[in-house]
Amino acid sequence: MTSSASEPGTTTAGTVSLVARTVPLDGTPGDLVDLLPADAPLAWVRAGDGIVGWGVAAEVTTSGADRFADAEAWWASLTSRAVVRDDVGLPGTGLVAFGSFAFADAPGTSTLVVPRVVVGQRGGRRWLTTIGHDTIGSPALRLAEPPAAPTGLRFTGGGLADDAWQAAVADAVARIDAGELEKVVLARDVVAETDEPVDVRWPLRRLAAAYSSCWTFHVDGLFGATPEMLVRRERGLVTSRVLAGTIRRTGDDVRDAGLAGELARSSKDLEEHEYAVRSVADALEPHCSSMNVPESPFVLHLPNVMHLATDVNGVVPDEATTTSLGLAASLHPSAAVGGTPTPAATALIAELEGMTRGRYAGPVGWMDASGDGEWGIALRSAQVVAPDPATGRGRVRLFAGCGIVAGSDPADELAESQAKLEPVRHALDA
Ligand SMILES: C=C(O[C@@H]1C=C(C(=O)O)C=C[C@H]1O)C(=O)O
Repeated sequence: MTSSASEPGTTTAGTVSLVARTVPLDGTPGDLVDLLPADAPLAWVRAGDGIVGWGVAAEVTTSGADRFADAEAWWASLTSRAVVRDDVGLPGTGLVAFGSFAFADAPGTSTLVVPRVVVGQRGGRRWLTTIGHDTIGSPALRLAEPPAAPTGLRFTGGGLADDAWQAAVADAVARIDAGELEKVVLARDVVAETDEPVDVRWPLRRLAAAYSSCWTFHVDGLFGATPEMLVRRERGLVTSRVLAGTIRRTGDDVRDAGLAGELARSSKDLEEHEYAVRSVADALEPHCSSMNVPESPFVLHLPNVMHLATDVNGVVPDEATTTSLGLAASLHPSAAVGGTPTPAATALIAELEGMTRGRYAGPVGWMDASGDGEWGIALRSAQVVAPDPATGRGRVRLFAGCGIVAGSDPADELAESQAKLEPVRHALDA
């Protein structure tokens, strides 16, 4: 375990360090993402609602197997010492932290960031939260200068070339056939290069517009538009949207309706989906006093693909000790991004993928001081990395993965991964 924290302006451990004030906000123009300045923007938005933030009032970096517990302990300590005046009182008002967690225990780091400014929107109501030390002023809110489009966009290979990745899929199928495990999710990466480092607000705006039914996010260079909600906790109610089982869309509505029917009847996809639902239901159960797990999935239509989807709901009796981040820690990695059984699947991922996932497929989202929050799975996502030292060109790693079960076909899985890379690929286009 390692963790390092900073609370700018704090000199003595244990003193009151943060002051937060939330007020209703009327009449700010534009979408939430249009308010974001270029410097360290944070975002979690869906269909116009959500929260965006900027500036750093406090942050923590954690790593290892205790990355969630250490971040939670830091947040509990910070919120217990803060002075908060909240005139709105909705989930996401008052103190909030945005967070992004590594997929694996190692390598990789995780972070929680408390912004200086948060603007939120829910059901037609907007609010502004300012967070600082001692006294805080209200920032002038205006639409930010629009981001510049990336130029010179070029895609290069990531860890494994296409045929090597297909060989890894074939290997995984052989290991499943041999009885070592039942399901494993294998991912691949692709590197986008641009003339200058990418202004992440460009793909964010495009993703929020094109994938409005997904959660568009950015935390610390990790951005994307995920359709999968690992866990939401809102005043004792817990929801998880489980996805597994995928078919590409053709763009022709009649054909897509036929394909949706095929997906809903496909025994391979139903089996793959069942593993994912079971893993979520089993992980939530110890925390819930009651649960609802639907018997069969529905088909979720996205612009690029369709998924088998199940919404699992539950009631958490003890809100004080079961935070949304604690629930995310219990659920991660679900079989939608790891496999079944989890230890065998995560070991096989490390053996076969030929790359490190970093924060791809880890929990990403936000939490407030009450423990309410939303943690999505960082899918349809990319990580901004350091520019190429030789050329200075900007670099972004894009990720996509596919659930492999008995009978999975490597070429089909490659095509599925390409469809899953599409949202971020297009979002980077000028
Ligand atoms: C792993 C990804 O997606 C996951 C895998 C799916 C599948 O294999 O059918 C479907 C949705 C997600 O749970 C990804 O998008 O990278």
